[in-house]
Parts: sequence; structure tokens; C-alpha cells
Amino acid sequence: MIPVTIISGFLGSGKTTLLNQILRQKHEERVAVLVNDFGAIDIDGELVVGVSGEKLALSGGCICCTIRGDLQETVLDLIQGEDAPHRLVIEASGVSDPTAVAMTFFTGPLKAKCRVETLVTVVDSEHFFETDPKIIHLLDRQLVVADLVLLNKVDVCPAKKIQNVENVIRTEYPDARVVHTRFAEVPRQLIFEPVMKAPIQDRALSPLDSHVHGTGDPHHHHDDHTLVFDTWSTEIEAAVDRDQLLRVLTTLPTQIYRAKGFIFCQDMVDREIVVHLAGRRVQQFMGKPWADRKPSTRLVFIARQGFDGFGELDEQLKACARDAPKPSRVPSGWAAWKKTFEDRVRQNEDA
Ligand SMILES: Nc1nc2c(ncn2[C@@H]2O[C@H](COP(=O)(O)OP(=O)(O)OP(=O)(O)O)[C@@H](O)[C@H]2O)c(=O)[nH]1
Repeated sequence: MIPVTIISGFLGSGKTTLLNQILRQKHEERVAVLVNDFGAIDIDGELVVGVSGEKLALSGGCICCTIRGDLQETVLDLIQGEDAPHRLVIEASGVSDPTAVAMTFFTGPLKAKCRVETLVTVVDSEHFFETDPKIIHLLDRQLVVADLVLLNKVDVCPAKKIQNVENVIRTEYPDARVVHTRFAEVPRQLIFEPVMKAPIQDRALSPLDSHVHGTGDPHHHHDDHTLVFDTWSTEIEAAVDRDQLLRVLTTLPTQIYRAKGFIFCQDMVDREIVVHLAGRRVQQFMGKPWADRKPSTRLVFIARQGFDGFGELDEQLKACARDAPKPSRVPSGWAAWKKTFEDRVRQNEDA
């Protein structure tokens, strides 16, 4: 039986960050990871590093509903292959109900081959109390089955607020262990350790009974997140003005829950900048050099269903490229440092 860990948590809470943390820790196992992005562009697949086994991405739907069949098929292929993994870790999309994901392993051909051992839910403690009432049901679904809850982002959350979030979670979900984390740093043993509590299928109502996805109406059952969330993605080939684009992201309407992707910016043309909007916080990180890849800005947005501002957003984003000065091949990173060094040497020689 291959042990399976399911990582759940709302959009932007830190699931991919956790996945990277546990994969970076020294291990001998062949761990296969499966990441699911609700948006059409596979961003998470590119952001996951250090996998000793297979890394697979399922994007353009949610593995708990619209593309649940794909999950079963992908896992079957994986475990029947020559180098079957010792362990499987699934990062569910931020809009998914983990019970529905786990159910895939309780029936059908996977039942005899895999065992869901742990279910970890990551919480963005900074934005917990700002959760849109329309999606509170979804957060509840993610927390009610958790063995372990990571109260993440404690570095940017005031201590009093962290305590309040913890109080709510300990009261409402007393079975879960709660751990405070910064960038989801946690020993991998804690994530993979099986917890002796009721089997996951007994811990929550069957997903079909309560698959409400935050409509707020407990009688409204459906299987498809597209009824609650809208997603939109864009690709811009010309280099953009990074500051202008970050200004657009920091002033997005609150109906947009999440944005992420890669920026091709005119002030650093040789490598991508990874950008995230989670809650109201925008963060950017240095990404990989473009090397042989064709540079472009690729962004995915997830909003409340019915959001009608994507057309305007498209205009604003395109303007970041139109208004940007032509990219000059200004060296960055190591290349910039080397150039400065060479210039100094030359100046010294001239003197
Ligand atoms: N300050 C701070 N930022 C964090 C922490 N953990 C994650 N982040 C940032 O939060 C953003 C979202 O993190 P991800 O790991 O991509 O979140 P996710 O849950 O995988 O997102 P989705 O897959 O889109 O639902 C990124 O900018 C992370 O760097 C943390 O503890 N502190």
C-alpha cells in the first residue's frame, strides 16, 4: 500500500510552499507529487522543486470535482509504472474539498493500492478572519477532516490575531493538531506521521451530501467549482514595467481571491520574477533564468463567480507592456555583479 498525504488549504495559504519545504528536507524515499491548479495555466507544477520521484500537474479544473477522473487515472499510471513511488503527496487546488479528493482512494481501483494516511490543511492566519462569507463553507470542509492544521504566515500576522485564529480552530476542530509555521516550515515526519484517529471517510459527511462550496445555502449541492469561482489567465509577450504591474496587482478588487504567475519585466530581462497575490498581500521572488525558454508574463487569477472586471484588468495589464520602456539588456544578478567588477578592474587599469 502506498501512503498518500493530501495537502489542502484555501487559495494562497501556502500549500506549494509546504510541498517545497518537505521535498527539500533530506530523504531517501521516492516521493511522487501531484499538484492541481484550478486555473488553466500550470503555475504550481513549475514552482515545485526537489522531487526524487515523479512530478505531475493537473490544471484547468479541480481534482475534487471536474477532473476527479483524471486524478484516478494519473495515480494509477504512476503506481503501475516501473519506478513506482514509495509515497504520494497530493496538493489539492485551493478551492477543493479534501474529502472528495480522499474519496478517490476509498473506492475503485485505487482502494487496494493506496492508503490516505494524513491530511494536512494550511491556513493563512493573516487573512483568516477576512474570508469571504461566500466561501466559509469551503474552509470548513478543509478544516473538518484535517489531522494537522498549519497556522501559516505567522511572520506577517500579529500575535494576538494568531491566538484568536488558533482559539477558533481548537474550538471548532478539536481533533486536529495545530502547529504555527513561517513559510510552512515543519519537519516532514510531522506531515507524514499517520495519526490514529477516525479514518478520513468517517470524519466528514460524504462530499456529495455537503458539497456546497460556500454558496451559503446548505440545500444547494453541486460538484463543480466553476459555479462559485471564476478563473482567468493571460500571457503577455512584451516585457512589462514591473512597478506598474505590481501597482495593478496591489489595487485589484477584493472579489479577486488569488493571482499568481511569472513576470517578464524590462528591468530584469534574463530571468523570471515569480509573483503572488494571496489575501491582500503581493509578494515577488526571483525566479529561474529564461535560458532557452521564450520569455513572457503569464498570470492566473481566481475570483468570485460572476466577477466582471477581467476585461478591464486585461487592459490594465496590457498597458504595463505598452507603456514600458523598451527592454535594455541590463545584466542582473550574477551577470550584473560580474560587470560591475569588470568595470572596476578596467577603471583601475586605466588609472
Ligand atoms: N510572509 C509569508 N508568506 C508566505 C508564507 N507561506 C507562504 N507564503 C507566500 O504566500 C504566497 C502563496 O503561497 P503558495 O505556497 O503558492 O500558496 P498555495 O496555497 O500553494 O496557493 P494556491 O495553490 O494558488 O492555492 C507566496 O507568495 C508564498 O511565498 C509565510 O509563512 N509567510
